Amino acid sequence: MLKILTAEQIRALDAHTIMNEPITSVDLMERAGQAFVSWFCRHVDVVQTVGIICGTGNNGGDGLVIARLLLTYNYKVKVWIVRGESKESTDFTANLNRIATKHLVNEISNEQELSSSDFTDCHVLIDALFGTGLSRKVVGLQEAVIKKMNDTTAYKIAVDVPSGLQIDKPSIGTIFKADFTLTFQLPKLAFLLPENFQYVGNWQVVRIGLDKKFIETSDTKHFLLEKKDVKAILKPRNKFDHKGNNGKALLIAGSYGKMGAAILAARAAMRTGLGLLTTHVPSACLTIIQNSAPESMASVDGHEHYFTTTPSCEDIDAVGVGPGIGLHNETKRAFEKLLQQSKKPLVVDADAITLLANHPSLLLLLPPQSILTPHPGEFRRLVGDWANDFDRLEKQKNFSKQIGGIVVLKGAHTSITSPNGKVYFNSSGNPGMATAGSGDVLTGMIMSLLAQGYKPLDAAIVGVFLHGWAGDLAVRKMGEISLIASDIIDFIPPAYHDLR
Ligand SMILES: NC(=O)C1=CN([C@@H]2O[C@H](COP(=O)(O)OP(=O)(O)OC[C@H]3O[C@@H](n4cnc5c(N)ncnc54)[C@H](OP(=O)(O)O)[C@@H]3O)[C@@H](O)[C@H]2O)[C@H](O)CC1
Ligand SMILES: [K+]
Repeated sequence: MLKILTAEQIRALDAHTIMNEPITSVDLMERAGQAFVSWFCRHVDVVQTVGIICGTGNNGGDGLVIARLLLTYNYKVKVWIVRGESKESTDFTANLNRIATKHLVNEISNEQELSSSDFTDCHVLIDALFGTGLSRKVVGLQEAVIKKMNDTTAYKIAVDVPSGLQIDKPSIGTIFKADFTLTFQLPKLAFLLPENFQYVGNWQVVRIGLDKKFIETSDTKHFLLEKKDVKAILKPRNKFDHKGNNGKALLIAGSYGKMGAAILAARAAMRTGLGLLTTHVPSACLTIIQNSAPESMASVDGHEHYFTTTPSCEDIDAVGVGPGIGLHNETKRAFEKLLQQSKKPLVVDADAITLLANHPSLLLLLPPQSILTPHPGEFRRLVGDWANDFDRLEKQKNFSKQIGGIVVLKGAHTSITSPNGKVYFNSSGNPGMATAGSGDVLTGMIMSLLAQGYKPLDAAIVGVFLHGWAGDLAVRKMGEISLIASDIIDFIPPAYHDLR
């Protein structure tokens, strides 16, 4: 998994690499520029006119390296250098001197020069104004430049960080709105928070050979999951396995008129490799579940329409509860009884999360290491509102610690918090998965993995990544608009195959 470091740690990593490789800082800048340009050449046609807006720090220095290299690849390049109070960094100056054709370099030192600068003939605009050195709100001339860049119709690319965005805390003021951000060596925390998508756009990490050892020994609580991490956790099947070896789960889901959630969760659980499943449903829904999820046995509730009687958890390896169960008083009481009698971690989703939010005393009954899978609306019901996504992340970490369990906060880059304060961000998935039932599928998958013997945190990590990966395979066939939750289930097998 990729570590997510703070701006300060990244600066220390830079310095350590320069000392220990060793490599001069200007050569490291050259390497960063080369990494950017090799990506750029694969994605942007040479007929495009490229505008590069440079600050006078090392982010600006990167911009000058990029300009010089693009010229060698016959791009039409225009450079603007924006001068503020800060003096030029050494490596910026070195690269300014290396730009042979000075004519392409324009200076913007005041509003007048800014208003006479025309960015509109640039098909692509590269933001090299500020990077990880941003230390305060952008104001004055630099703010006006960012606004002008945002006003163009150019395809906007940020070097390392969109200018004006703080990478490890909430940002204030004007921020460059990139369509794409190419960031060096490691992902940045701000990129993983939904509120910053409008500034970061899609993003990709390009490696620039920073010191691996230093990264390994750097302490962080934030990680970005990669495919290889999930592959390492997956358990192989034993040829002598029988269904008893692959876990027994109890799913409590569905109510009259909302049985789809139960069916999706049940089918997803089986597709994820569960040995035996019992789905507990209201009596009037028995036929529905037996017809739609024939691999599942059924347990029938005493009520015909919703969950009121708690089935035994004896001899059950994992319980999943919540999708479509409703919020009736008798359901709340049955859920409370389930919490009281469960000794093992539960997977709690949807209406069961809302019941926890409506009756906080139930939180004390949650078995340790239980896994909650709220979407942001359900999470807000649990912990109240938040000022920004950094605040939301802190609330998520604190809530995990409070309940001694795992919180899977769903969305783009789903975040998984563990009671020890660590956060794992997902890297699979796509916007097509924001569709009814997608969460029910995830609940079934995580419950299935828990029953198969994965530790709760591993069950959450594998479930979230596999769910997203199946969705990524599905979206190639079905498209983002037409993708439905059942497609995610259908693509679990090829997703598993890719993870072998
Ligand atoms: N390891 C790597 O990732 C490498 C990254 N590189 C590039 O270096 C930048 C970081 O460069 P740095 O010089 O530290 O800072 P910036 O270029 O981001 O900012 C330039 C200076 O601007 C000043 N500043 C900060 N905030 C503001 C503001 N709001 N308004 C005006 N000016 C501001 C600040 O100087 P002060 O003296 O004024 O504080 C900044 O120093 C990184 O993003 C990469 O692009 C290396 O090229 C290679 C390795
Ligand atoms: K930038």
